[in-house]
Amino acid sequence: MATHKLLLLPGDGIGPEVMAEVQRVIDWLNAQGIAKFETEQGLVGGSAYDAHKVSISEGDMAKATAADAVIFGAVGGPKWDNVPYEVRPEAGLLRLRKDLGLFANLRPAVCYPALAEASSLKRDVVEGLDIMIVRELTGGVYFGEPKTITDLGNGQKRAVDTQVYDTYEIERIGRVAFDLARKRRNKVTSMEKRNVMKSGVLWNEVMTQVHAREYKDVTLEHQLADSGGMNLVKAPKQFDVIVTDNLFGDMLSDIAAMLTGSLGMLPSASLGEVDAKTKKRRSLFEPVHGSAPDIAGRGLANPIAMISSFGMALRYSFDMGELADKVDAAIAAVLASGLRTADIKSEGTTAASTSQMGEAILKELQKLHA
Ligand SMILES: NC(=O)C1=CN([C@@H]2O[C@H](COP(=O)(O)OP(=O)(O)OC[C@H]3O[C@@H](n4cnc5c(N)ncnc54)[C@H](O)[C@@H]3O)[C@@H](O)[C@H]2O)C=CC1
Ligand SMILES: CC(C)CC(=O)C(=O)O
Ligand SMILES: [Mg+2]
Repeated sequence: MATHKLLLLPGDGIGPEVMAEVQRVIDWLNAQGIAKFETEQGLVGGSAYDAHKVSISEGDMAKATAADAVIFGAVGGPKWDNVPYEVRPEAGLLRLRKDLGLFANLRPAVCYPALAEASSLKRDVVEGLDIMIVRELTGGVYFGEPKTITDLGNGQKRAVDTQVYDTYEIERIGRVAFDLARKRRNKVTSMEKRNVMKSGVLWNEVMTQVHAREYKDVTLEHQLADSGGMNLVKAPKQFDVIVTDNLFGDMLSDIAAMLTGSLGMLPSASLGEVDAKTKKRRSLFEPVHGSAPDIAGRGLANPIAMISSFGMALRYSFDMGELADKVDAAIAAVLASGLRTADIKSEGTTAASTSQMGEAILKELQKLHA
């Protein structure tokens, strides 16, 4: 059996709490001989800053580069509000994405049947929802230069962020979206703001060309990202795959999280190019949520987004689709049994802790595997 090297980066806030529940699953898979994961731990974000005054050390970057996959918790928090911008916790995550070339961020938003009542939207709007947001992750305004704050000398400052996209970046994320759509319901909605942004004009043009050249069998539609956001809340089941840029993808996926009940439900996979020789690609798996400082350290965090992100690692990095299906089924079964963490519970019911939820999911997984 192949050994897979994982680098675990729990990070800050609830990151270590939810990572402990993935560790539980990994330990069981190893103990049963179902898989062979060799794990290393590293520091990222505020915890790396406290130890080394950087948001990720060169040593941990080297471990991330050498790993078959990185499993990432969350970074950030008020403790580091005043550290220099270059070494703020979030910079560690941005560096991992950029240096590992993780341009494709897959953020599935699935409304589990038992949670149709947990969404802030009406049951019939979200019941059966299964959409995939494909977010471009290494370009756009998060990385474009210049990125500055200049003192204008007249009591005013000027802040500049730059949105940059080249054709090849739009083509490759487009292909990821179209390929995924072919395995789903065969529809891609591309979202940009071509009405006000040059990058939106190019995004629209390139998506249209890639579609016409290579994916005529897939339905492509274009929506402006602002009214697209409205449609995501109004009638989300019209979407199959949504492909969009780094910033819009960040925002639209947090919105989509609430269709599923909570930000604590949404996993993600960040993937690089497939290497022509090895057929492997770099990858990082993380929940969509952040470090949730408002609930950190109290055992309140929902570990489902994190466990489900590990499920995506099984599917996208280790060719263990059947096992990933079982992880999803275990989560569905636990939710169907009525167990809820605080973020998804209904009034008058008692909330389970992070570890109670993690234990219950592992128990279901064990049953499904027996
Ligand atoms: N990938 C990452 O590491 C990310 C880091 N951040 C950072 O996290 C910090 C906090 O940011 P926020 O805007 O508050 O976003 P957040 O995602 O941390 O929290 C937003 C809200 O969702 C709740 N929430 C999030 N995850 C949850 C979970 N697993 N279970 C239950 N409730 C959950 C929180 O309690 C909070 O009320 C900031 O420093 C931010 O930069 C934000 C997003 C992503
Ligand atoms: C760098 C991250 C903190 C940005 C973010 O919110 C995300 O990727 O979801
Ligand atoms: Mg975000």
